[in-house]
Amino acid sequence: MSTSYDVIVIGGGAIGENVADRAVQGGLSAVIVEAELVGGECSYWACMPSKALLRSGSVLETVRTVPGAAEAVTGKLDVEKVLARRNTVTSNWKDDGQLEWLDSAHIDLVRGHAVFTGPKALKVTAADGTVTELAANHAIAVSTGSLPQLPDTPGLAEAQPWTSRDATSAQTIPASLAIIGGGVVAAEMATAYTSLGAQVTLIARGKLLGNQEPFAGEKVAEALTKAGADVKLGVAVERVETDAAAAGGHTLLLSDGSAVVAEKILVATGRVPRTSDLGLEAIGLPTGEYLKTDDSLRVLDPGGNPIEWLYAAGDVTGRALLTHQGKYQARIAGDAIAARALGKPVDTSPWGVHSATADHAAVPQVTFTTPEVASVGLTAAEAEKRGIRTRVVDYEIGWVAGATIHSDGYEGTARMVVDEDRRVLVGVTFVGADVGELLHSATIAVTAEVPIERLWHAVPSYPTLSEVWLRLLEAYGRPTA
Ligand SMILES: Cc1cc2nc3c(=O)[nH]c(=O)nc-3n(C[C@H](O)[C@H](O)[C@H](O)COP(=O)(O)OP(=O)(O)OC[C@H]3O[C@@H](n4cnc5c(N)ncnc54)[C@H](O)[C@@H]3O)c2cc1C
Ligand SMILES: NC(=O)c1ccc[n+]([C@@H]2O[C@H](COP(=O)([O-])OP(=O)(O)OC[C@H]3O[C@@H](n4cnc5c(N)ncnc54)[C@H](O)[C@@H]3O)[C@@H](O)[C@H]2O)c1
Repeated sequence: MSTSYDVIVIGGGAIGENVADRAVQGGLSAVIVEAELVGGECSYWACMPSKALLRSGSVLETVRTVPGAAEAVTGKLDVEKVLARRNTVTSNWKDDGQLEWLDSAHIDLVRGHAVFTGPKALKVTAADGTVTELAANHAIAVSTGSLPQLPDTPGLAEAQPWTSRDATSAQTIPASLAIIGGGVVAAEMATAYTSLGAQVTLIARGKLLGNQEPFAGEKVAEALTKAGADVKLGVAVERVETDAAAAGGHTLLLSDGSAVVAEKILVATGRVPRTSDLGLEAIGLPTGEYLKTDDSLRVLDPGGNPIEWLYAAGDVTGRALLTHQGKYQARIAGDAIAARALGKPVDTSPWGVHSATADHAAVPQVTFTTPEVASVGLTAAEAEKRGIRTRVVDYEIGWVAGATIHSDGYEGTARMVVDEDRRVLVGVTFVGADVGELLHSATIAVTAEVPIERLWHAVPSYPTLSEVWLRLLEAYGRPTA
């Protein structure tokens, strides 16, 4: 016999937790099914441990650029302490704290791996083999996340490379680390492991941080090189040879004819959706693909029509592989499920309460490299591709008074992309130390579509880094001048 709930959420990562929470707050009963740790990738193997690994190096870097403080800090990072703090941040890979939160939020938990057995029906198999049948009165939400993608490069699998899970949970730092990939994980882990004393070689077949404004990847590559990493761009790994007897460990043979020897290899070449082991065939959906959704997060059937009882949020949708954006989708999905279940109004118009419109126009992201990269909305190239008539305005953050105070020799760049027809910002990028905390100002400007004329009335405090806003507006030109 199956146990029924109004809503069943598959996957207890940050996103699944938020779907369930909103559904319960909307008046429904909810259960989460989780195969591993409640809290998911972000808490134990992604955002939190990676940022903990990066933070100490970033603080040290800043202190070194402030005379008076620099003289007080003369040693190197204490690697053991950095790793210990990271262990604390991940609660030593235990989810007791999350279980307390589930209790307080009135969300039930079934531990085990869920597969669909039919519409609104699941079978959950626990680690000890116990099977639980679950049925949903109203909806099932899929928040099963994503897995690392491994290229089929000859010899790579045999080298047993690290994925992001190993890199974020390592208890020792290898002498040398070859990182394959040029995205966010590669850039952040190259920064962290270089600061922790590994000899890092980053190998990217394209540019570094290729989805960002071009100056972002250039500045991060420059800083990584200055810190002692070897950054190889536009180069592919053709083959990996592992000779257990060799001192280095692995030899990576590259498309430019050169070779890299490293003790460990980290593969950071993107993600694939976690949908291959969900029994999706039982409900007529393809497996191994992202679950396409409408903007209220209902899953679309192969014909493109929404399935009324099936929702998805987070990485598994492929909409934006970021915790904060997944949680945004989760709030909307949970609210939409509750509203539809209780016959309440549902507003799916653009920017409506049940529409994840920001996924298309205003996704913020901070890459915690040195320097940080903070961006929201469209790059200049993306805006052009969408046919928007734009004007691009750049300003060196180092020229504002706040940067002079922040640190000596502050280097950074800000860019705003203006939609000239609507006279609003469609994209903003900041690169520089501590720009991550500046980003939300840009996110508000882009999401609220604040007209340029009104932005002049948003006065940045003197002398903060935010004064770059004023300089960007001055560079754009004051209309009455
Ligand atoms: C190294 C790294 C660093 C990152 N840093 C950041 C960052 O700084 N900021 C940011 O916003 N994003 C960051 N991300 C992205 C972020 O981690 C993801 O966007 C986020 O974890 C997605 O959450 P989710 O709930 O969709 O998936 P997950 O967190 O992966 O959760 C899915 C859960 O579902 C469970 N599950 C899967 N299948 C089943 C099943 N069949 N039955 C039961 N349970 C199942 C899994 O065990 C898992 O707990 C980073 C990613 C990586 C790899
Ligand atoms: N601070 C943050 O917000 C943060 C940090 C880490 C990860 N994340 C998220 O996690 C997700 C995964 O990050 P990621 O860095 O793994 O993916 P990514 O999509 O950012 O980058 C993947 C990189 O791998 C390269 N690549 C892909 N296939 C390849 C192949 N076969 N051979 C060689 N190179 C290949 C791509 O060209 C790209 O440079 C991202 O979408 C990101 O948003 C976010």
